[in-house]
Amino acid sequence: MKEMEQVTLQAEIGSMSEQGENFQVQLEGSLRRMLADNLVTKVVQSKPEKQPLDDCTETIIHPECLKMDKSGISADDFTPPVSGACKFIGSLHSYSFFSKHTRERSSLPKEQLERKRLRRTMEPSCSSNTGDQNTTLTEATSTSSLTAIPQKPPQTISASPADLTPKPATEAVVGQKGETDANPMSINEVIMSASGACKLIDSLHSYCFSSRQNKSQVCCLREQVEKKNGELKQLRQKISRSDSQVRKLKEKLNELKRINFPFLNNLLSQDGGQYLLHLHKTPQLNPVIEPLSWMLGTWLSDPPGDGTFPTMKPFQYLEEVHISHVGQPMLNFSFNAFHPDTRKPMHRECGFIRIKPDTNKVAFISAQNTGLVEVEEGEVNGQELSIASHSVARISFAKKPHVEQITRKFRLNSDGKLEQTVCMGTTTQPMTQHLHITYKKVTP
Ligand code: HEM
Repeated sequence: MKEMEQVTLQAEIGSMSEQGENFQVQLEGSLRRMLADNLVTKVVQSKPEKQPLDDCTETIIHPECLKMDKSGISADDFTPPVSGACKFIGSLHSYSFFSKHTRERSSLPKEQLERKRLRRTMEPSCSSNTGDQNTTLTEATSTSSLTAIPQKPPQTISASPADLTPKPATEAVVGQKGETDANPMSINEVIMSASGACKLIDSLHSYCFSSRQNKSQVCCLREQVEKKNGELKQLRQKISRSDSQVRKLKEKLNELKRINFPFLNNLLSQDGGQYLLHLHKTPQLNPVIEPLSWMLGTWLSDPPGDGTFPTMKPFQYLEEVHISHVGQPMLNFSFNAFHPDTRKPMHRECGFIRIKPDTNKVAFISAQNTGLVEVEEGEVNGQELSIASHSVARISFAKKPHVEQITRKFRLNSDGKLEQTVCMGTTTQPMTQHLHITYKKVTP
């Protein structure tokens, strides 16, 4: 009977070894791929939240899950992407034993199955369903001649790291050689085969490990971003504090200007302190220049002026005009032209307009940035001033052709706009219109 039993067992062992090998080959292929896919998808997911370690150990506590990696990640660092993978891996353990058990049960006689059941209780299980395994194992060891020492699977999270360090399967299974029975190698083969599958399954947790490393990098980057955000926030606060300080200083400066330097504002203004002496009292218009009072004010071209001359392409320009007085019997003026697109300053001139007292005779004295100085004289009639060049002079290196004659006409139109028309004759061209422009008044 014993011999028959041994023969049957050997046949069984052979079949189990074969199945174990096949199982390993299958795992190498499809399961690794599935697991890798699973992990990649999960690792890519952002915002990991902490999950209890139980997720990882629901089926079995895997030593790899509890070891510290190089970057200091502990078992506590398991997160949903990893724990899902661990679950999956754990479920493979139950498959490796349970399904094999089911398949064999249907093909073996009852008596053999009974013996197998007894033997299986002492097999090194790597599934979590090992609640009373130790008890069963003790019983089996005392009643059976098969005495291989199974690897003791870690049971709880509180297990010490030493307990949880994975042992090589062979070492764990073959363990104490002296306790094997008449056919120790065969039984070891079975155990090694099954343990090999378990080991292979456990080795899949290396994916968990690498995903943990990825997670560690993500955490590290997130920490850096949070740190930078904190710095940015501090900088913003500093800037806003500086802004408010600048505002306060400006207010103080204005206050000081008002109290101690009543003329400072005007000195710093665009007019360059033109009205400096008249801050305290508004100058009275000198009655002599009353006939020209319609010219007073600041004027802006509206629309842009038109420039023409036979020698040049027609052009447009903007112009700002200031005509003022300081109580003297004359007007002060400045004409400042700008390019309509670039706003670059172009032609500029400034000077005075005088009236011969008790007459309508007007003298127009102008200095231009082109190096031209001219005096035009004429008459004011109502709200129209017509003048013509009386004398023209220029700098020695003035651009040619030189202007020889100039005429101007100013008029206040019925719509309140000021209009100016300039004609000139040069050394090459007879008297021709050069400029025409209308201005609207922007200040009194
Ligand atoms: C009464 C005042 C002005 C006089 C006497 C004057 C005189 C001249 C003269 C002699 C020329 C050369 C013409 C030629 O090459 O044949 C010239 C050209 C020109 N002027 Fe005037 N001009 C006056 C006002 C202005 C104003 C207000 C502008 C406005 C931007 C202007 C824009 C130009 C331009 C763009 C040219 C052609 C390019 C150049 O030669 O610089 N001029 N002007």
